[in-house]
Amino acid sequence: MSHIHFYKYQGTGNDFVMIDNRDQLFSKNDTKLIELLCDRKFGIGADGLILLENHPTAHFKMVYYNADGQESTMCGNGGRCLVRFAQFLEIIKDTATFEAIDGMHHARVVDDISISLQMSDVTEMRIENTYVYTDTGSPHHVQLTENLTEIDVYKEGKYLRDNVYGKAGANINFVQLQDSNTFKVRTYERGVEDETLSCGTGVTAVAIAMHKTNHTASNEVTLETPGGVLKVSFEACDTGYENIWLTGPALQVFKGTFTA
Ligand SMILES: N[C@@H](CCC[C@H](N)C(=O)O)C(=O)O
Repeated sequence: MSHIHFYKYQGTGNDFVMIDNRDQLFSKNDTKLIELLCDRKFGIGADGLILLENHPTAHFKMVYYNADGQESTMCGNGGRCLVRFAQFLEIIKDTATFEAIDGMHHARVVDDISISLQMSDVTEMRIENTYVYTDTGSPHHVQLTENLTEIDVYKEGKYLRDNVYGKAGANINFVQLQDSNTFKVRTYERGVEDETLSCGTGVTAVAIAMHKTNHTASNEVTLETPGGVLKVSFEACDTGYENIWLTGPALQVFKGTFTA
């Protein structure tokens, strides 16, 4: 029997089990264990699990798993929560540099509530008739709707995820324009296979897609998700978008020991 010390964090309702794995004791390839820890009935409950590990040059390394137990691509809200965890562990003070699966990230502790995270530059964008596809560290489908509250995000998100993106899948974001620089967003997340309350790489994709398709002229966009408000700022460049920052709340919720 093993005892796993864990911390629980949330960023606009996107929630994560955090484990300090600087001692490399966590069973990283145990998909079933990670899935169990994220299970909301039999485990702690979370949209994903994140390991904080040592890095030779940066403050730390981020290893991200979806709730299905599989290691996945970048998680923006998770990255912001991990910076808060690193601050709690006294690895960082006001600024951080860490490596994630999509490369190096810089981050700033704004205050006791908010963390700002620099996202990867966006170079890939496909504009179709009814949607935009882009990669903000994770793959995202962005589709405008006029009726966000009525939409069945689970049913329509799952359909698009399975039928447009095949086995690899993508995250599916439904978006409604609020004003010239504010959008409401609901996301079906790959690997959770359900709607989550917020998705950081998702709102980043929405902000950039809305700018690229002239639905906003602003370089700082407000995104209203079911779990809270996030801001994304960015600069357009020859290759796409750069200097992209995702800002919003990231908080510790509780800690404990899991017996497996
Ligand atoms: N919640 C995340 C995205 C996590 C990764 C995603 N589920 C995937 O597998 O692509 C975020 O805040 O960015």
